[in-house]
Amino acid sequence: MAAQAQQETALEDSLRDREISVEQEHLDRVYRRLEEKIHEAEFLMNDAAKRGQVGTPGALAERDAQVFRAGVHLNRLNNEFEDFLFGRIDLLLGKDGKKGPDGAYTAVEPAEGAVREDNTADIAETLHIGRIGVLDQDYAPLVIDWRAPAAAPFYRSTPVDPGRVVRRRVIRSKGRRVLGVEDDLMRPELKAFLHGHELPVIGDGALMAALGQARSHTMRDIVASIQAEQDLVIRAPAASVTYVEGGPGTGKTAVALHRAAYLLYQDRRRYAGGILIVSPTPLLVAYTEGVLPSLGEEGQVAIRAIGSLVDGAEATLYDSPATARAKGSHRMLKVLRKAARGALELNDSPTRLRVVAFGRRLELEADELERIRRNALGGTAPVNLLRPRARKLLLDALWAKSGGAGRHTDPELAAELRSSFDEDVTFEDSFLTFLDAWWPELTPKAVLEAMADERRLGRWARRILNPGEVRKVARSLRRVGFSVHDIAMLDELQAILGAPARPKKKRELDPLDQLTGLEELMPVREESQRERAERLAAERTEYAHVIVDEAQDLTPMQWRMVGRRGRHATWTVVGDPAQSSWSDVDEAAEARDEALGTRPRRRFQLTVNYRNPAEIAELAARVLALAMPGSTAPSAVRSTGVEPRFTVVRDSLAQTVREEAARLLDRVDGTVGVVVAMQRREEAAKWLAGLGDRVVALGSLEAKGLEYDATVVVSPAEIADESPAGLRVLYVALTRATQQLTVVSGERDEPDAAGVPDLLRD
Ligand SMILES: Nc1ncnc2c1ncn2[C@@H]1O[C@H](COP(=O)(O)OP(=O)(O)OP(=O)(O)O)[C@@H](O)[C@H]1O
Repeated sequence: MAAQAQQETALEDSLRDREISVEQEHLDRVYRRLEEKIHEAEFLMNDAAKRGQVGTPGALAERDAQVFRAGVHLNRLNNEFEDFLFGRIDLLLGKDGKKGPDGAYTAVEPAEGAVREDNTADIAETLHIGRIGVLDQDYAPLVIDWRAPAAAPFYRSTPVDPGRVVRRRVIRSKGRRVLGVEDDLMRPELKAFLHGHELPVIGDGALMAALGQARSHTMRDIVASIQAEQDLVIRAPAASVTYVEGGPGTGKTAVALHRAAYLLYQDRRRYAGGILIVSPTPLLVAYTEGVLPSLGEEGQVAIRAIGSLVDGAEATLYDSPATARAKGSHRMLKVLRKAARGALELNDSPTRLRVVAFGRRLELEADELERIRRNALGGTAPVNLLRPRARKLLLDALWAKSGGAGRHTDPELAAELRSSFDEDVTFEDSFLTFLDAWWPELTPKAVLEAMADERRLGRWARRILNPGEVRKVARSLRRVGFSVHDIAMLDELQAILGAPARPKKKRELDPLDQLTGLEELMPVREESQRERAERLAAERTEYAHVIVDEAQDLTPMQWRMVGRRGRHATWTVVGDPAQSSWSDVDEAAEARDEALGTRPRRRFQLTVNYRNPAEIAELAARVLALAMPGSTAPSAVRSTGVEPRFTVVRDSLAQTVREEAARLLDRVDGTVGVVVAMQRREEAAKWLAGLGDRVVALGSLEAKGLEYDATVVVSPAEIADESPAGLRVLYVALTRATQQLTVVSGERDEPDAAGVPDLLRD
């Protein structure tokens, strides 16, 4: 018996070796072709450089264009040389004989008679799939780009709906060497022949091989094993809003990243305006940053944490749940509008204006100034852009006092007199000094600082925030640095204040204008300045496509901030309401709908959990039932046979957690994450000192989107009690492990005899 098994294994090994060498031959051909292409690109560059010596403007322009194209080509080839061939499909004859632009047959369904009555068939076409497309000299496809239509069956085909695909193969290679192959049969009932030999099948499929691999601190692309339901999202047409929901580990982040690469491939010109990916934390940005370069795309895609969306400000602080709730809620918008206007009166705003014009002393008193300010502030226009208007109103009031208005009946003379009056006044230092103090140019940071004064904030937030909220918000704003919620407030303030009105560059050079500042008084110019300010703001922040990851966590104020970056964009929004750390799920959904406007939505649901083994997913589902009764957990695609471990605090919490982390480090090859309540995250880092860089400590909110080979979740009750959304945050914490999970319970967790905490019991 043993001898027979040995013989079978040997046979399988030699079959595998033979298939590896088949793929090696193909990879060698591809490399030879790539080298030729590199030579071509280099020749083009040299040739183009020579043309430059001709020196006519036309030849120079042509040279530049050629050098640019050849440079881009070379760059892509060099960058994508590593491990770029990863897949192959063997296909039946198609319904018609049409070929697409990539040289592959386009039919999705097999031709009639492609499968013979005795369930045998011949392979009519073999396609290799890779990170870029490569054609041979005769324009036949050597490698199909994974994003091309011809590659879709590689991802879409399933045994239930195989289309033309008989066998799907994932090829593992490193540089120029093929290391392994894994096959999935899409038509297992079929006996298929390739060049007269029966099609061999190697391994148990690539997905399981990929999922079992140890995790590092950076995410890998999934280009070789994208599943059919994921591929539908990745290739969904970029109209309006593509809305994707799915539980933990269903590949939402991975899908979002691959979709960015797909969209660029589909329509590079359209997305030249940039793709913005908004991520919840800098940790998740760092974790996912490598995926797009590995897919050959980076330049046009910006991955930014929600706390880094405003230039010149970076979130480094955390707010308590109650403070976060006040700062993030829609009510804060009203407070900010009041603060932006109220901040004009800070710093002992002057209460009287005195100038001398046409040889007379003119004065405006406090009540008159107050009336002018109110008048100037009417409406919702940006405060900084209203300064020219306020100045004009001041001059009107002074003019009225001067009695100059009735002096001429001839309109031309009257206008001339008025203009020389304005010149006279604005020439005076006292007027300019007054204006700077009475209508200062406000910055978002200055307004936020002004809100740190509790009494003042209380005034601006009257009947909007309650006194407790006012106290907490004001106190939090007195710290040095910003929280994620402050960043959204800064961005809102930027919109409320507007970019300050600046004289045009050319005009700044005009000495006369420098002296009088006259141009700001002219209504026509005032208008163009506003337009310019708006245009500049738009240039800074707008994108052609916006992808929001972990969208369930955006507060209403954050939705407004992100919305401003995609006013004309198409959107991909991915999230999971069951993982929301925002306390009011309905309020956030409303804000999301407002940001996305009336654009039509296309909804997708991802249903399979690729991260957690069934043993861990089952435990997490118990918390899901408490956090969101009635919702369904995604089904785990694999099981490891290793049950979660429950333990209680022994000597001390620190010692217990340290021992458990060390235990897991011994059991897995990759990373270990220790997830604690936010208030413990600093001490937790100390508990792990000296255990090496495979283990990290994280606050529960920092764990968003990340994953580790193994995790230690410390005191579920502490995590759950920390905020109104605590149970959902705990659900996130419990779903981070790809292999093993240990739960450490303290007293508060009320563990049973087996150490299982109250919250996780059946
Ligand atoms: N088709 C696939 N092939 C291989 N691995 C996959 C596939 N889909 C997802 N994965 C892996 O599953 C894990 C979870 O993916 P991802 O982080 O994108 O899920 P998510 O839905 O964003 O999870 P969460 O909501 O918890 O943040 C990752 O390790 C990812 O590489």
